Amino acid sequence: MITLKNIEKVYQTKTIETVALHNVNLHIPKGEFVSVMGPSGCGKSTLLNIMGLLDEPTNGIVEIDGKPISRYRDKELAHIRNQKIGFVFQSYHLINDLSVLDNVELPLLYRSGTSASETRHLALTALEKVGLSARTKHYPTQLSGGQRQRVAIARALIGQPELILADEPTGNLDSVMGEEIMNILLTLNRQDGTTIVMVTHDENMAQKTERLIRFFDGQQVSDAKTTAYDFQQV
Ligand SMILES: Nc1ncnc2c1ncn2[C@@H]1O[C@H](COP(=O)(O)OP(=O)(O)OP(=O)(O)O)[C@@H](O)[C@H]1O
Repeated sequence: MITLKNIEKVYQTKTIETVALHNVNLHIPKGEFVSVMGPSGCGKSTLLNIMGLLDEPTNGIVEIDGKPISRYRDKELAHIRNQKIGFVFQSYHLINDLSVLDNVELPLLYRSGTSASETRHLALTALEKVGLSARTKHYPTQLSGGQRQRVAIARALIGQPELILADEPTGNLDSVMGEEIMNILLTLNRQDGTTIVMVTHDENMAQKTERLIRFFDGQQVSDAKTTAYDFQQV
């Protein structure tokens, strides 16, 4: 699905140069659920931004489905970003003035060729998947943190992405709500085959995924299959 080869990311400001990622080599096959852990500032968000084609590496090659992104035309890259990748963030990034349904429909407004009725149908299906069919007319401020995160996941799902990039999706939630979100992600991975890369500070959540990559100072320090994944019931 996505491969990173010798990725280097250097942030250069007037006074300081920060090496955020150094010599990162990774292959994420289709259908895998991977978690990424490491201390604050070790480059996790930078890694997700590069995988999500939101940022470019200073050096190295990003391949999508075996083809370096430099060989895709800009239009194709925008297409991949919009249609193959869904993003979920720790702080939800919902628009408070829009209803739950309107928030979920938002990504499709930028996609031509989807009719209003189809968009509505896809949004309702996505909300059903995250168990929020009864909250379509609510506004984000009327929801709990876990419900807001479920809206954010539905918004990521409406584009039917092959890859979900989640940056600390349970970071703002208590353990019960965190478990709920984790179960939704596990179901998406196992039932729909969605590839998921999740940054987390929570060792318990990470152990529920299939593979755990640990970073330190911009470099991978370990990359291993977890043991629990195969035995869990979702
Ligand atoms: N736009 C930027 N300009 C300069 N330096 C940056 C920029 N973004 C990130 N950095 C630096 O790059 C390094 C990696 O940052 P990154 O946000 O990827 O870390 P992280 O592991 O996600 O941290 P956290 O867990 O605290 O979110 C840090 O030292 C950070 O200060």
